Parts: sequence; structure tokens; C-alpha cells
Amino acid sequence: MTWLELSVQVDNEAVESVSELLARYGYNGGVVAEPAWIPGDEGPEFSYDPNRPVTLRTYIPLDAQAEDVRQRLEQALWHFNQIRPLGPLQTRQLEEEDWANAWKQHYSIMRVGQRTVIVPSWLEYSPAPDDVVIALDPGMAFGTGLHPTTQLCLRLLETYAQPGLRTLDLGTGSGILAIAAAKLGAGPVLAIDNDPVAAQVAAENVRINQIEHVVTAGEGSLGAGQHMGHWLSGDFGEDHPADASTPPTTPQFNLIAANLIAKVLVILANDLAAALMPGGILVSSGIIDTKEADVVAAFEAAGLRQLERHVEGEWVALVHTR
Ligand SMILES: C[S@@+](CC[C@H](N)C(=O)[O-])C[C@H]1O[C@@H](n2cnc3c(N)ncnc32)[C@H](O)[C@@H]1O
Repeated sequence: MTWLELSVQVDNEAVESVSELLARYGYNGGVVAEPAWIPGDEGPEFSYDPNRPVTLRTYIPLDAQAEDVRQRLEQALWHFNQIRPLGPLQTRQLEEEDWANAWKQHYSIMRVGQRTVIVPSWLEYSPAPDDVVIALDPGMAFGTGLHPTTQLCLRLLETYAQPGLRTLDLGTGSGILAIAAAKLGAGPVLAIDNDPVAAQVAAENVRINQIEHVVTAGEGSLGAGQHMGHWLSGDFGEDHPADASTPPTTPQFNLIAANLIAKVLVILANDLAAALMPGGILVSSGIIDTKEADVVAAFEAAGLRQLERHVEGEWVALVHTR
């Protein structure tokens, strides 16, 4: 397969909003932010120059729709450019193998929250005593750690992932949240995704982190989620009569992380509540602020009680209990 890389240079204040714009068009919502790195004395842990522009990249399959997608993105950037100046949209063709490596060139060690450090699996890092290190090769799955929703969840897991908690990471992507939960002491952890590519990437990252004895990664979903197609396909399984072929969900998890999209969280509200043990914690994100009220209402109707709410840009993360 051949891929088209779409990249644009932006100033630091525009990184978040333009990343989200690119994520709407790019494969699996993946966006790579490449700051103006300055190699420091600290090996691969570069510092960067905040006064120089950041390059944002996303990737789309070079198929019959590619030109249409490129034009729509160019138009969206044109509108943005009226408010805040941006560089021109640049394109580059990449073969499959180059694409996998393109991620790697622009991905560096990143600290999130108080203790979590995401380390690209091909880089060396000497952890501080309290660090929770997640070695990661996101490949083609969502979950590089760069997205605000992933970061919101990682910060919440630092509070809620306690030793001995039976944990579910629903929509695991690269496996990042499951691995964080396990490294913070939770376990056993079930990491599932209905995208077979993500499930494979997650399993590989679990292996890289040598926590196969704690985390089981695989293809799958929960309740009504089992009838859904790929999350970007628009197939939310709504044609399936409720629970016709879905076994009832039993309460089995003390902690659930669900960084999905709002619509999927609404459809899965009852299943998430049913899977949670009384007193258990549900950390949910992927909620765009305009859809937050729908998720809050669905969770309340499912008998969940809200404990916390966090916002980054236009993204919301919620904590509920049962
Ligand atoms: C926003 S990404 C989150 C990835 C990762 N957990 C993170 O926090 O970065 C959402 C993931 O949920 C998966 N997903 C979407 N709908 C799903 C469903 N019904 N069942 C299982 N996984 C689903 C997608 O394939 C995707 O990998």
C-alpha cells in the first residue's frame, strides 16, 4: 500500500487545534507533532525550541479518495489561516514500510502526568526511581500518547490504577492505557479493541513491556460493541436488535478505561455499567465537549455516578462509579 503524508508547519499555540483538524482526516486519527528538536546532553531526551514552528503530520492511504481528502483538508486549513498564519499544506508519498518508520522519526520521549513516561520502543531511557515507563511502538494504532484524550486518561490512571484491581481497557489502540494501568500495579488487565490491527499492535506492546503475565490483549468488545464496525466507519451496530446474540455482561471489573468516542460511550453505557463492580471506577474519554451532555445523561441513566470531570481543549474525560 502507498500512503500520502500531509504536513503543515504551525506555531506552538496552534498545535492543538490544527492537530485535531488533521486527526479528522488522517488514518486512525493519528497525528505526529514534531517540535523543533534540539539534541541535548541527555541522549535521546531532546529539548526543543518553543520559538520555532512545529511540524504536524498525518497519513492517508493513497487511494481514489485521497485527492478529495487532501482538498478538503487544504480548505479547512485555509479557513484556519485566516485567523492564525500557517505554513502551506505539503504532501509526500510513502511506501508502507517508510510509513511505519515515518512515525518513528518524529516521536520522542514524553512525560505525562506526575510519573508516566512514554518511551518509543527504539530509544533508550534511564528511568528515575518513581517513573512508570511505557515502552511503545504505536504502529498503525491510535494511542501514541500525543492525543489530549490519551493524556487525560493517563493522568487519571495515575490516581485510580491501584494494585490488585481487575481492569478493562476497552478500545485499547496501541495498548497504552492497559500498559500504564499494569505498570501502576493494577491487574489482571484485559485490553481489547475491535480493530484487529490495533489488537495486534497492543499485544506486541504488551510483549515489549514484558507484562504478558498481567495484560491480556486481543480483538474484542463489550456488549453492544460486539456488533460495531471499525470506529471510523460509521457502523455503530444499531441495526442489531439489543442483546439478540450478545451474552449478558457481568460485573467483573474494578476499573475500566474507555477512551472511545462519545457516540460509542452512549451506546455502551449500560454494558459499561454492567461490567463494573459496585464501587468500581470508570474512566472515560474521547468525548468532544459538544457531546458531553449525551454521555453524562446516558451514564446517569445506566446508574453510574459522576465523580470527576477534566477538560483539555475541546476534549473531556469523566470519572464515574457504580
Ligand atoms: C481514541 S482510540 C483510543 C486508543 C487508546 N486507548 C488511547 O487512549 O490512546 C479508540 C480505540 O477504540 C477502538 N474502538 C472503537 N469502537 C470500539 C468498539 N465498539 N469496541 C472495541 N473497540 C473499539 C478503536 O479501534 C480505537 O483503537
